[in-house]
Amino acid sequence: MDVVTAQEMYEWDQVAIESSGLEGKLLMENAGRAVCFDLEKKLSKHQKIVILIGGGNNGGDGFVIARTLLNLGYSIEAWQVVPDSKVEGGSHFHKRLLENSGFPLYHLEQITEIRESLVGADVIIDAMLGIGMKGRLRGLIRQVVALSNEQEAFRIAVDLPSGVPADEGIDVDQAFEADYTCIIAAVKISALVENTRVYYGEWNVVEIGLPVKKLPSSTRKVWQWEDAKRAFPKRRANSHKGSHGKGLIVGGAANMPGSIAMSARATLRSGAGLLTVAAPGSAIQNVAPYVQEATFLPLQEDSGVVNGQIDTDVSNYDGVALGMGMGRRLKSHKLVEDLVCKVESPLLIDADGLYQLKDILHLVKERTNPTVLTPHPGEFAHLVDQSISTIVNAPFYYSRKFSETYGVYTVLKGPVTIITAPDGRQYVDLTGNAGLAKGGSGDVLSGILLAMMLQSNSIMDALNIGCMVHGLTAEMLTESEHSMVDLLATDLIEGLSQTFRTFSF
Ligand SMILES: NC(=O)C1=CN([C@@H]2O[C@H](COP(=O)(O)OP(=O)(O)OC[C@H]3O[C@@H](n4cnc5c(N)ncnc54)[C@H](O)[C@@H]3O)[C@@H](O)[C@H]2O)[C@@H](O)CC1
Ligand SMILES: Nc1ncnc2c1ncn2[C@@H]1O[C@H](COP(=O)(O)OP(=O)(O)O)[C@@H](O)[C@H]1O
Ligand SMILES: [K+]
Repeated sequence: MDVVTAQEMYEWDQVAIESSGLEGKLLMENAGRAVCFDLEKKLSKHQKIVILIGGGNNGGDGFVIARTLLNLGYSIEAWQVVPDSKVEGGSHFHKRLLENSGFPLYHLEQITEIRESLVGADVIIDAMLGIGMKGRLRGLIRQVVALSNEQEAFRIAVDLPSGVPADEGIDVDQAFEADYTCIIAAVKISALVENTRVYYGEWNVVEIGLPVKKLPSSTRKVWQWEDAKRAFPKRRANSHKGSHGKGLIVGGAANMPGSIAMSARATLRSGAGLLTVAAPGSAIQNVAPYVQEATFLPLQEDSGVVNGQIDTDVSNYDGVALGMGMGRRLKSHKLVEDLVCKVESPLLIDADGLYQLKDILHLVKERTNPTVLTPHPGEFAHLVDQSISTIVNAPFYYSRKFSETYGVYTVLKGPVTIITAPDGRQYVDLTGNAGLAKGGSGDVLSGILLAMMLQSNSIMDALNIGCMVHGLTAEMLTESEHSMVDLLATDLIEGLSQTFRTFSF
């Protein structure tokens, strides 16, 4: 499932029109009909449906939707909310088709004219503005949106809710608050960004006949179950523990043994062959009972906090995860720097390790082996010197810029998790739920990701699978024995078994 900006979507439309000869008005017919067949799952013929139609191509889709649903026998009131002079090209063609089919079309000139219809509607369909929306909502459309939002009706948006831009990083002051959005051809970035995704409600993408083989390949995609199934590392019958990777987890502090214990247990539950945990000795005694399968490496410490370098040969490990529960004391900085320079296998840095990284990003850039950073928006904001709100409003832009600048894989965590490769390719993980919004979920994720990196030849596949396994486990647990309220990070670790079983290998 591709994720596009408005400009990329226009380029796709252009390719369809110019290189494959698919006329714009035919594409509009396809789009409108695809939306209708998707909406049939949501609509019933007893409902009073009002459709609001704008002047651009989104409005063009609206004329097609009105005509198709009327032909199918739905009770539709179609309102054109812009003057005739604004309806041009393909939209004008489809407006004529609607009128020539003998169906009424109402023209809105003053907001009072539509009040009664909106108040009495069971369903309001918004086909006013699409990817061509610029700036704040203006004029009559602004009033129609405000009035629609006040109603009890089920609200449906076509392509995107009017008032919401397709791209990220733009503030929205008012927009149609959809319960459901039927997205045309490809997910628009704003459906995945914190300040705008709320306007979409639930959503689905419909296919409209674009020539997929001719389209420029998208650098952003939603990672899906089929992708995980395809890329999931196979466990061969004749494998041995060395075949599944030897991992090292470094972190922990005397007053925070839980983090690293959870990461380690999650790594073991996710298929790693061998695992060593390096932590201050005073933490190890509390970690060891939870991970009997691991071996331990006591680190030099000072009052329960790591102090100094790591004495072991880190080249013995196939992957290293660093930072969980380590604390932010200056004395652990040396260890982070040491590992950034010495680890020749893939290195994942999370939590307090990220905090220590800010002034040594130049060393991270010099690494020739993969580096994976797994910040939440707060940690990422600290790393890139921006406010948290700037990051969450433009997460695709900032994580891509950061990954490209420092040559790292970035897993920017949240309700929508964005995974970016050093070359700028991005995958989006939509799994998980608010049951994960608790301390410890991130530690479990780091453990899963390390295990996946140990077992996969592709870091990007490993990260995408790991995020999905983490999120699906939360979903599965909150649909069965747990709720989003009580779910604990430790439940997640034990629930991994069920998720892995669904991959059925
Ligand atoms: N190739 C095509 O023609 C296709 C286009 N499609 C539809 O076309 C849409 C894009 O069409 P357009 O590029 O015409 O864009 P819109 O349909 O978003 O319309 C843009 C027009 O709306 C008005 N407008 C912009 N910002 C406004 C604001 N803040 N307040 C009030 N009015 C404003 C302006 O007059 C502008 O020209 C897509 O979202 C999709 O729904 C689909 O039918 C698929 C194929
Ligand atoms: N509301 C939510 N919906 C889906 N996933 C969430 C939500 N809140 C948190 N998560 C996930 O939970 C994890 C939290 O990680 P993090 O913030 O590092 O937690 P901690 O460090 O306290 O363990 C991330 O994987 C994030 O994607
Ligand atoms: K719309």
